[in-house]
Amino acid sequence: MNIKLQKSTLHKQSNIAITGSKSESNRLLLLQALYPNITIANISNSDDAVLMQKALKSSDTIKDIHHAGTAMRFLTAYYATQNRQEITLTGSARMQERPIKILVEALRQLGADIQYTNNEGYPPLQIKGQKLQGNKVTLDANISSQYISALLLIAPTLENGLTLSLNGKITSVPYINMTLSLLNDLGVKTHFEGNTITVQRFEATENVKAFTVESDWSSASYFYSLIALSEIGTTIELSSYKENSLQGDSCLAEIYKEFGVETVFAENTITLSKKWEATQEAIKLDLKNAPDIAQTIAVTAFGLKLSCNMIGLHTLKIKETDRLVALKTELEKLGASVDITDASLHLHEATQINENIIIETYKDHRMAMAFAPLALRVPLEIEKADVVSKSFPDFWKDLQNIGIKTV
Ligand SMILES: O=C(O)C1=C[C@@H](OP(=O)(O)O)[C@@H](O)[C@H](O)C1
Ligand SMILES: C=C(OP(=O)(O)O)C(=O)O
Repeated sequence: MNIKLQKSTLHKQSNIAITGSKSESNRLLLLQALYPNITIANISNSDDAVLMQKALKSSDTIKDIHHAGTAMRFLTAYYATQNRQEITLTGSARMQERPIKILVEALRQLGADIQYTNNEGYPPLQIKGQKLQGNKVTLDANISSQYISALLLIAPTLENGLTLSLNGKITSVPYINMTLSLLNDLGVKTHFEGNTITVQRFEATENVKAFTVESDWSSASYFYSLIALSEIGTTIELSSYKENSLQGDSCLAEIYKEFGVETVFAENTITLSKKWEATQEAIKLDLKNAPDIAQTIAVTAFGLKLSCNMIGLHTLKIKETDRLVALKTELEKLGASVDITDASLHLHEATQINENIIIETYKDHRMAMAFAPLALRVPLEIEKADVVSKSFPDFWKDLQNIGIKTV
C-alpha cells in the first residue's frame, strides 16, 4: 500500500493518545514471563510488542519475531534460561542480517547452549534452554545496547545474579538505564558504575506489581517534526507522557527548541507548540543516546531548509535498514545534498524541495514516518506505507485526524 499525501496544513489545535513505549513494553513482557505477578497497563499496540506476546504465549517450538530487534535479543536470553523443548528463534530476512554474535557469546560464557542455524553470528538460532551456572560476563558495548538489556533482564533469575563488564564506548545508554529502572521498580537491586553493571538475584513474591507504560517518545518525534514545520501558533497535545521519562528519546523536548517547538508538561500530557521561527544556525547533535530519532530530525531540518550535522550514528547501519544510506538516497531525491560516513550525517542547507517524489521505505517504519511531515511543504508519496505498524499502527489514522490529507 502506497499513500499519497497532499500538501496539507495541520489543524490549529489537536490532541492524540499514543500507546505505550515498545521498549518498555517488551522489557515488561519479558519480566512478566519470569515474574508472573506483574501487570502491565498502556502496553504498546506495535507489531513488535504483539509479536513478543505471541512468542511468549504460544507453545510452538519455532518462534518468528519478524522485524522486532528487542524481541529477538530479549527472547534469545530468555529461552537460553528456560528448561524446555528446543526452540528455533527466527525473524525476517533483514533480522537474519542483524548481528547477534555478541549476545550469543555472552550467554555461552554463562553456559548457554545456542547454535546458529544458517550463518555464524546471525539468526535463526537453535536454543536448548537450561539452568545457567555462570555469573560473570564480558562483552562489547559499542554495537547494540539490546544485548546488554537482554542479559540484565534474565540476570535476577540466575542463581548468583550477574556482573557484566562492558568493553568499549557504551552505546544507547538510556536504554540500559531504562532496563535497570524497571528492574529496580520490581524490587531488584542493581548497580551501574563505569563499565561494570551488577544485578542481584531476585525471588518472585506473592505481591502483584502493577506497571503503567509511558507512551512512546520515538512515536512522539513525528509530531514534533509536524509542529516544527507548521505555522506559529499550531499546537498538539499528546498523552500519556511524563517529565521524568525512562525513555532517552524524551530529549526531543530540548532538541526541538532549536526548531521553534516548545514543550509544556502537564499532569500526563505534553503540549507541543510552534512558538518561534527555527534558529538559522546549523543544528549540531550527537545522537549516540537517541539513535531512533535521527531520521525524524534530518527530515525536519531539510523541511526547514536548515543545515544539520549529526554524529554518534554508528548503530544506524544495522537497524531495520542501513538508515544512513536510506536517508541520503531519499533526501537527495527531494533535492537535498547529504554527506554520510559510517557514523555521521551532514545535511547541507536546502534551496528547494522537489514535489511528488515517491519515498522508498526499505521495510523501515521510521523511513515512512520521518518523511510524512514533509506533506506540510510539498505533495509526496510514501511507498509501502503500512510498514509503520512495526512501532505505530495508528500513525496514518492519527495524521489524518490532525489535518494531513491523503489522496
Ligand atoms: O533497547 C531498546 O528498546 C532499544 C535500543 C536501541 O537499539 P540499540 O541499542 O541497538 O541502538 C533502539 O534503537 C531500539 O529501537 C530499541
Ligand atoms: C531500531 C528499532 O527497533 P529494533 O532494533 O528493536 O528492531 C527502531 O524501532 O527504530
